[in-house]
Amino acid sequence: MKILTAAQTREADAYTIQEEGISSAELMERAAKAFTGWFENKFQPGGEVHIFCGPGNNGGDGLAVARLLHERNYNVQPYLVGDISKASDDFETNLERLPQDLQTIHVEQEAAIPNLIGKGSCVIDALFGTGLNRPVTGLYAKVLEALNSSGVTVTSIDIPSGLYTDSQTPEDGAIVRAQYTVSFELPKLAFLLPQHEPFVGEWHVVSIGLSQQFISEVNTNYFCTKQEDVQRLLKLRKKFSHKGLYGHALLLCGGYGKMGAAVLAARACLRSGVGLLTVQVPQAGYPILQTAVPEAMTLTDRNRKHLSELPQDIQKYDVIGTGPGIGTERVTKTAIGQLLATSSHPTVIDADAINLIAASDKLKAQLYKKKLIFTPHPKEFERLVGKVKNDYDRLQHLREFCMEYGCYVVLKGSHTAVGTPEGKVYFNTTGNSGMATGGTGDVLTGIITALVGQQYTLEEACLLGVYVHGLAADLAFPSLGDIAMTASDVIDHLPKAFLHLTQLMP
Ligand SMILES: NC(=O)C1=CN([C@@H]2O[C@H](COP(=O)(O)OP(=O)(O)OC[C@H]3O[C@@H](n4cnc5c(N)ncnc54)[C@H](O)[C@@H]3O)[C@@H](O)[C@H]2O)[C@@H](O)CC1
Ligand SMILES: Nc1ncnc2c1ncn2[C@@H]1O[C@H](COP(=O)(O)OP(=O)(O)O)[C@@H](O)[C@H]1O
Ligand SMILES: [K+]
Repeated sequence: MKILTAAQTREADAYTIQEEGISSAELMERAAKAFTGWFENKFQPGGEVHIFCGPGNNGGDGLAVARLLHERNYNVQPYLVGDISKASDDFETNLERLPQDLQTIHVEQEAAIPNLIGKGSCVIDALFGTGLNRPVTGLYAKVLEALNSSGVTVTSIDIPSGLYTDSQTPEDGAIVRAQYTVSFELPKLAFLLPQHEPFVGEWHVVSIGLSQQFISEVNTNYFCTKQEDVQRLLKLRKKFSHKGLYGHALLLCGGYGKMGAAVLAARACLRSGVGLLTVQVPQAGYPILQTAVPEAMTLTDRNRKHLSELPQDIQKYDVIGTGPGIGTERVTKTAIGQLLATSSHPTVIDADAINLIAASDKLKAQLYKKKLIFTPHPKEFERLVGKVKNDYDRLQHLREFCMEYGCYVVLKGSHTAVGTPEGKVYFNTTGNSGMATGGTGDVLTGIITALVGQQYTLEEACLLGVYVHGLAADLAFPSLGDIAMTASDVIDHLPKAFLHLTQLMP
């Protein structure tokens, strides 16, 4: 699924209006109906619904929603905020369409801002949408601040007012803190960035029938991975297939005190369909691996505690995964250096392997034109690329790093972002806060390694791997919740996640 900029969204609106031969007011009506449908499912009629409308089409949506909710017996109070003498045409149209018994209140100065504290009412925020073109200050900012400090539940139409759709909001701009955001047709880039969690709250997308042709043709660097996207990628097994067809993976993982990381990566790799798995661990890990993961073959390093060498017959493997639990000893750095210098295998590089590379220009110089997938969390990513200023800056660094080295980067987080050598970014849409616990990243390394072994392209392996990893956690959530969830629980739910995807295939 594509993510459009504010400008592209305007073009999509205009294209749809022209293509379908409808008026912009009709498109607004669709948007208002879609929003109202969501709202009715969420909130029962009863309490007061205060709707704050700005002078543009977002405000027009608010007025149309006021009429529709009023018709459905909600106790609605619309406010017209600021100077509406230059309001948009569709705002005017919807103002005229309000029924006689629905009186608006005009908020033209600070004193007229209603006090909603302790009223238990709920608010619909329709002040500004994608047409915001400067930071929100003055009276509008006062309204947003009043809403933020009132404790009422705020639902934003399309985007929280004050928040820029696809670039950093200036610091002097006020932004509403919505509990819910109901957006039209496609999610906005801003929703996917952790820094905006306090403003966007729980976001939903409702369809308003924007032109699919426009959307399919428009150019963008940003995408959201949805179930249908990964289902297209999934390869089903053949009846006469055998383990030789599903790849032989090598995991170079684990170290003294961190052998669990190797166990987690290995188990996840096996649960993701790899044909054969060999794990090389330091000597101290041998009994642990052999006991905990009997399906995996185990090689031992000459070093007792740390990864220090590569297996002699490294050519026979189809894919290598390394990093989890390996530590940053000198001997390990040498081994990672050898790996980069000598191997042409597709390789998944996580955790301390990333840290070792980040700290060495010599290792970094070896990264060009290899088949590499990096899986950093934001701290590890900063070690690679330097300190970032904000989430947009992080995305820019992500794209530049991938383009410079021709590699994939799986930047982990609530909406994990997969960067590609072409400078595209795919945001994941599965996963939950139960995954915020040690070892879940090791699980992801195992999953992606297994998928590369099964001949998925690096891009497919990243997208499918990240999706299925989060899906497993989502399937674990109903019985386990997020507080008690562990990395092993995510592995235990991988079978259900793969089944879920294959059973729902067309
Ligand atoms: N164009 C269409 O056909 C549709 C638009 N829709 C709605 O329209 C919204 C976009 O509408 P608009 O493009 O009219 O834009 P907005 O309603 O977001 O706001 C634009 C208006 O606000 C003013 N403005 C912008 N930033 C300001 C600031 N910081 N302080 C004070 N005033 C400011 C502008 O001068 C303009 O008058 C979408 O978010 C969506 O809610 C939907 O109804 C779907 C269809
Ligand atoms: N709040 C969250 N919502 C969704 N996914 C999350 C959340 N927190 C963490 N994750 C996922 O969990 C994994 C954590 O990886 P990482 O930080 O490397 O952990 P570790 O190194 O302990 O294995 C990543 O895949 C990340 O996307
Ligand atoms: K809004």
